Amino acid sequence: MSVLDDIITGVREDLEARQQAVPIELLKERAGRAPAAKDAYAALGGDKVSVIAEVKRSSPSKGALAAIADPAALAADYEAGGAHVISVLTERRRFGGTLEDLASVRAAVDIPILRKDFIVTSYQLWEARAYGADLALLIVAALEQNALVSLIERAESIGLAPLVEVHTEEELDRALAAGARIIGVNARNLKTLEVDRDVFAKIAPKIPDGVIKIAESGVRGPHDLLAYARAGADAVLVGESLVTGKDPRAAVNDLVTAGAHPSSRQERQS
Ligand SMILES: O=P(O)(O)OC[C@@H](O)[C@@H](O)c1c[nH]c2ccccc12
Repeated sequence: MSVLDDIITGVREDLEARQQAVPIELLKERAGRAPAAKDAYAALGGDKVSVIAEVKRSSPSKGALAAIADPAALAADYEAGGAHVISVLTERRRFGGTLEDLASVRAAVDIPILRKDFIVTSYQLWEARAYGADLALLIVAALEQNALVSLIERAESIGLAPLVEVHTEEELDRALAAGARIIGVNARNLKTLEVDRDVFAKIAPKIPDGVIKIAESGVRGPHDLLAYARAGADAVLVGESLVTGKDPRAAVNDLVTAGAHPSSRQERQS
């Protein structure tokens, strides 16, 4: 069993328990009362390289990264540092996240929020919206093509922008065929957990203009952001280096500043 299969098995078990406890009608009601979804396309598609800063307690590859007693305070720091979007990991077993983290971050920031989880059913999309997310991650490697297509459609129909994650060219083809308009290229292979920062540069040229390109994982600082920018990234998604550093607000600001620098824009391919 790959790491990804193993994670999804746990996700499905937790999901079943929540589905028993909370009927989908309740989520839909709560989604109806949630603040209107914020414009993720505007936040990510500007002429600067946008920064998505992640609230991440642990990971399957590294184990515990940071305690993060107050995810709302961390997210507020990210926003004060100039982050364009906040990513909140809500997967419990391997990443130490919860939907309550999402709700408390929602109450603390005004910028768009991504629900980062292993989404396999539309119930989780309703949860995302009910707890205040504006974007939802959909991982191509975790989904059959028909499920991917219907989750993209459902997300859009309830006001969530789907961020569709790929790691190979074949997955990119599936994402595009499914109608993805925001594509994240994860440098980490979720089946082996290995990171290869060159994957973005190989895949990005095959993503059509007009589709937002996000480089995910492995960003240690401005140097990596600039390399991804030169390879065509519209945004970077950063977790570990922010949560393990001393000053997350300053670290985000360094990235945002690098992403706003004219040289990062001039060298970009699209
Ligand atoms: O901590 P990093 O290397 O900066 O990576 C952040 C983010 O890209 C990573 O958490 C991630 C990307 N895709 C995922 C899918 C599920 C869980 C986590 C992820």
